[in-house]
Amino acid sequence: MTTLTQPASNTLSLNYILRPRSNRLAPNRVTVKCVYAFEPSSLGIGSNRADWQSSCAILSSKVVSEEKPSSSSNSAGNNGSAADNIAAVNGHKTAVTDLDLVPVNGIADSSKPLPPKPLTISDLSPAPMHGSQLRVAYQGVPGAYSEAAAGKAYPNCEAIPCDQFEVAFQAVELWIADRAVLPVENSLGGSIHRNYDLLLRHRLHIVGEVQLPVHHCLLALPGVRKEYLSRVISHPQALAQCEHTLTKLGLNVAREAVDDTAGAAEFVAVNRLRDTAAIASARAAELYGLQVLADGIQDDPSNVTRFVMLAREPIIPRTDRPFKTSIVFAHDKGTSVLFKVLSAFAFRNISLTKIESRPHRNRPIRLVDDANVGTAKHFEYLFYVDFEASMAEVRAQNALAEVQEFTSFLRVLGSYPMDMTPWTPSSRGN
Ligand SMILES: O=C(O)C(=O)C[C@]1(C(=O)O)C=C[C@@H](O)C=C1
Repeated sequence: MTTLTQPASNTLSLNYILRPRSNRLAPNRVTVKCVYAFEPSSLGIGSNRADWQSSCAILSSKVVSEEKPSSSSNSAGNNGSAADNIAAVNGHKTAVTDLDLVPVNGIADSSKPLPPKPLTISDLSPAPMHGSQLRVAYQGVPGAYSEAAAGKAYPNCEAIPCDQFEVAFQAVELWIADRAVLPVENSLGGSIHRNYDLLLRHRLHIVGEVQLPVHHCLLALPGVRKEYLSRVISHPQALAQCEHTLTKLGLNVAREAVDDTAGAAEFVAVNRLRDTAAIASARAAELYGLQVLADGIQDDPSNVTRFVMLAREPIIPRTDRPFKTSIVFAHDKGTSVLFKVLSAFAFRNISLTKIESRPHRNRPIRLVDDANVGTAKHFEYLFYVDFEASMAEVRAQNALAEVQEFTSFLRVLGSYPMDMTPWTPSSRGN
């Protein structure tokens, strides 16, 4: 399998190797080029769900239509059409005519239609479209912490590596993946702002969260010693999480940021770099044949990254277990707006677990004229708030109704079960 990539501004290239269900067959590589219609400058305000669903349908049909082959074989040398390949990506058999529509489950007379089946609770939550393994997009390459998070969120899933966060979002929107699992904050490094911005630009829903203890190792080629190193490379968050330990280890060498931790390990291994170490997981060391020079180098043993799971459809909020809800809003004109918004939660005993502000890209600055003094420049923000309540609770609905009065824009990003797994400090293997 390769990594999904995004080369041009509004063109998405999906390089994908289709792993056949049978191990005896060689995998097919697919490159799909399609134009996507999501307007990055728009906050998505005003576009409703129906619009979004129809864009999705148009997009998926573009994926299939744009790469209809003129000849009978593609660049990878396989003979199937791109449409067939996409059908296969989505877990269908090859062409539509191949679909097996005959009921087989013990019905003797197949000419009689099956009686309608009652809906079950699992019909109401988003399920994989292809009826098999859940495909989960993550940013990075195998061995990345995000891959481990995908496995924790969805055991036995098929994890799909993507080279950028944006591509992971698009993989779900284009039905290449069923879910995306993306980091939003780390206990040492803080928020991953890029994903906050992308949450707003895309129309996916948060359907869950997982917290992953992150245990970093210093990795180098076999035989390399610390004294040989002139550079340490890793994801910027990982470099930040190990800053003091690196200094304590005497590694006052250049630190360079790359796209992900496992990618750093792969880079050292592939280029046989004897002067460079990577900060990555023990699993990355195994995958790329590196030795562990130092183990557990994060500055705090309780280093944890929180990831959110994203899907095309929201889940139905419940009240039988602890739920969290994530919202984003822009405040309206007036005084003490932020205070009023936050008090809507406080008066209802709803705890906030996180508040983050990001520049309001559509309206970054508000100029306020004061006749005597001059012009004040107010920075405008979008506020992201997580609170501990389910949207199925009346108190949460009332709080949001009140919040709406003070805000010019409000969107619920998702209402989802809280990760309540018992706390375990980071251990090797993550
Ligand atoms: O580079 C990786 O391995 C990732 O999964 C990314 C990431 C991040 O974005 O914060 C995830 C967890 C760790 O905090 C370090 C890096």
